[in-house]
Amino acid sequence: MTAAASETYAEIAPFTAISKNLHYRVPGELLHDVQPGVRVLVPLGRRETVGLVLALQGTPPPLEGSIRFKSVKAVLDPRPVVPGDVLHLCRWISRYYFYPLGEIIRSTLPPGFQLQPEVRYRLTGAGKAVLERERRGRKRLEPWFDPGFPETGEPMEACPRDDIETRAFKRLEREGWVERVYVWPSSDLRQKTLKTVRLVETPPDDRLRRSAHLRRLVRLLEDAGGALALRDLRRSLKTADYWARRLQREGFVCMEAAREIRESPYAQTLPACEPPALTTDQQAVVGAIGPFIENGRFQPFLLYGVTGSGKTEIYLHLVQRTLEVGKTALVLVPEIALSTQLEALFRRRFGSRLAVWHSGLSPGARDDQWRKIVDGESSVTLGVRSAVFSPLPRLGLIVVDEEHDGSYKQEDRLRYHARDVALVRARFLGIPVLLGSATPSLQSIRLVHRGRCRFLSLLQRIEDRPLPRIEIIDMRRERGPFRVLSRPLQAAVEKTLADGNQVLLFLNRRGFATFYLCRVCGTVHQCPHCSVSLTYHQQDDTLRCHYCGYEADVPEACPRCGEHALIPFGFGTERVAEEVGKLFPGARIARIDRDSASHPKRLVELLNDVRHRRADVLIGTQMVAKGHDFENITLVGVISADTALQIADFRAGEITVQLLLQVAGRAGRGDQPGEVLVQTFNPDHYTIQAVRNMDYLRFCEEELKARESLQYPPFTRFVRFLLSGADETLTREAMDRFHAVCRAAADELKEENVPVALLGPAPAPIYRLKNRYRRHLYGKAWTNRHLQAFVERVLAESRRLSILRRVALVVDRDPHSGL
Ligand SMILES: Nc1ncnc2c1ncn2[C@@H]1O[C@H](COP(=O)(O)OP(=O)(O)OP(=O)(O)O)[C@@H](O)[C@H]1O
Ligand SMILES: [Zn+2]
Repeated sequence: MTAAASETYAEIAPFTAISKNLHYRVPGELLHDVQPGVRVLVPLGRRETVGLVLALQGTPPPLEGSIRFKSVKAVLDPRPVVPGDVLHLCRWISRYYFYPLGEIIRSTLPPGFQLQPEVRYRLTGAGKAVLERERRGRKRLEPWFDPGFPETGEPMEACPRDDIETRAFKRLEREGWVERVYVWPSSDLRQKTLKTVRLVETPPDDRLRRSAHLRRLVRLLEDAGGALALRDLRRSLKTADYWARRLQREGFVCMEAAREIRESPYAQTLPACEPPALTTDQQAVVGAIGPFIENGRFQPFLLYGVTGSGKTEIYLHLVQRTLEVGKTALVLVPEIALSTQLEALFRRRFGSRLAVWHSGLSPGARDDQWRKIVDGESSVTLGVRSAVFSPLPRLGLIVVDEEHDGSYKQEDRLRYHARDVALVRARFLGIPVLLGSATPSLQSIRLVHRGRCRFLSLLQRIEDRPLPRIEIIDMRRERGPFRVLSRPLQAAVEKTLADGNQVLLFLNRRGFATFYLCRVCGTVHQCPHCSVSLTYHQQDDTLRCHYCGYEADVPEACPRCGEHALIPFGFGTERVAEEVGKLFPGARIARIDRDSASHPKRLVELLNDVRHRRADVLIGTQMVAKGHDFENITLVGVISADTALQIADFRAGEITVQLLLQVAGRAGRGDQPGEVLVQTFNPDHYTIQAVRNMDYLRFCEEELKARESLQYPPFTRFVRFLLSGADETLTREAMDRFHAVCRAAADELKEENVPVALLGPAPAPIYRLKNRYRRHLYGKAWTNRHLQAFVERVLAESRRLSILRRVALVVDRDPHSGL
């Protein structure tokens, strides 16, 4: 028997900047413990690093030259923390989205699981004996070694304080005095920054006037009720640390250690109650899916249910059924606002079996949730995009709510689409997956047409409540100076408030004015780092870039011509709130957008204000457009239906209709019928017509025809290559070279009967972003397999282009945003 024949090798994804997988030998004594999905400690260069075991193999991996494999040092988990099916899924993602596997795996894990352990040394039994003997013999011990260990009693641990001590401990370890143990600090403790900033006293106005950032910080604290974690402040204000410390010195704020938030901090509790009996339509849907849960068969379902038709109740029933047969369930929602609403409903039904997963949880809470899921304590996960990686064992059902929603697509780093990943995970596991929406994506409808997905529908609202009446207001006919609220909308708001009902006003643009313009020279104030105009925020009197976060005070005079002629142009939610306040002085207004609800806690408070009727008029962006079930909203006003139409993307029509129908669906969900007024300057546009007719499926048929004739997705497949660099000329040159590589690859593939078309290259719509110049190029293929072949070839060939090392290349498959 040769030595190699009995060796085992582990393929490991290290949690470091290295994006390659590495191979290590598994020493005999660890053979039982090393298994796919556990974390291990491995040597890397002169250090040690944590990594996840991906696979085991009996033969050494083929490598150039003869390399001596290093050995796994220690196993960190008794059981896998990433289940096999998720590992498999990550491999698929790595291939499909052209992204390093190790990075994917690391990013799916909660923060605490990515930490490097602290090394401590513990006195061994033998060591104790030697220690005692030495003491009796009055031999001199290492001076630093002695105080760390008591002479008797419990085993004591010591931490090496510097390199010298580390070396000394290692020697003692070799001699059998001490053994090494690894300790994981809780990730909340590791987060040195988990401090709360509390406002003690509001700074005087003349102090505030001096800096926009300072004003913003104070405003954020006030909005959050006086205190906010520094980490959350940082999210909204880059200079938060500086200003918090400064105000601390001046005595206006104090810093406290944050209280830990472990469990579902944002859920409202609902009184317990019996689940309602399903309607016949609901029963039909549950009946169609149920057998696939029990028998464990892969099948995608598309549930088209008009707004207010009771889709949520179906999810609850299906999850219940999944648990009854001893399996677990995963429910995805597009964003945290929805997850907190659903959390209350799910918590009431499933109690402590529910795990939640979203950005409002502290790092430590994420660790806890993950561990509960892995250990089988939680059998339902409800969460946003990244919950698609939830390590549920025996997964039996995946639900993707609001499946059409763009938030499922991640737009940085790993650019995956959680709905598509959910479909693949279900296929690997052989389980049903339910995509639900009142406005399904064209992609899913096309899956139905191709027989890949079963179509189910709920065409009636619960209790036969009518769908809201929709009226289009032609803003071109409004007389007199421009008004944010047209006369008919103003009258409708007035009537609704008089009747004691609530109003939702929707505008997909935050801030006060869209830009600041000099009336004399026409200069629009642009972000110095991006090619976009700055948005004026009245609340803290600043100009802000919505792309990079740049903030500036409003200049008194135009920086170009020096005239005092600056005027705000266009309008956002802040301005709408101001107008409504002027028109209806008695109305209580809740504004919900990313500025007012910068923290999840604040968002939930605002939503509760609406739910409990502490607000009469809700003004919001798309954050409030979908999913919410407020029963007293009877009027929905769309301030401008034209904002979405300006998206430079072939999906603009689809996105507009979805958004408007979703907002419209917020009206009339209680006992009283709803009314929707849509203000637009393009009343004849086909999307506005589709909204008026409320016939979503017919719109889809027409839109699909148009897409087919243009050969756009879902009939073809796109990949977007985005190049960006700090040097404009260099970036252009890099794109030229990259383009040549793409052309050559496309030409070669054509010979092999694999047609690929190129679109571009062109400057990206936002040409400069955060000081980087951006150019993009699209590749189009007619099947996934062909697109795969094309991108693989391009990436392999472009590795030879040294110029690419000086710019950043992003590969975005099935791109959503072309910005
Ligand atoms: N079988 C039922 N009996 C009585 N009430 C029900 C039943 N099913 C659902 N409901 C109620 O109907 C309302 C609308 O349901 P739900 O919010 O699930 O609609 P939805 O289809 O998810 O709408 P949207 O797409 O707009 O989010 C809710 O208040 C819900 O409690
Ligand atoms: Zn900017």
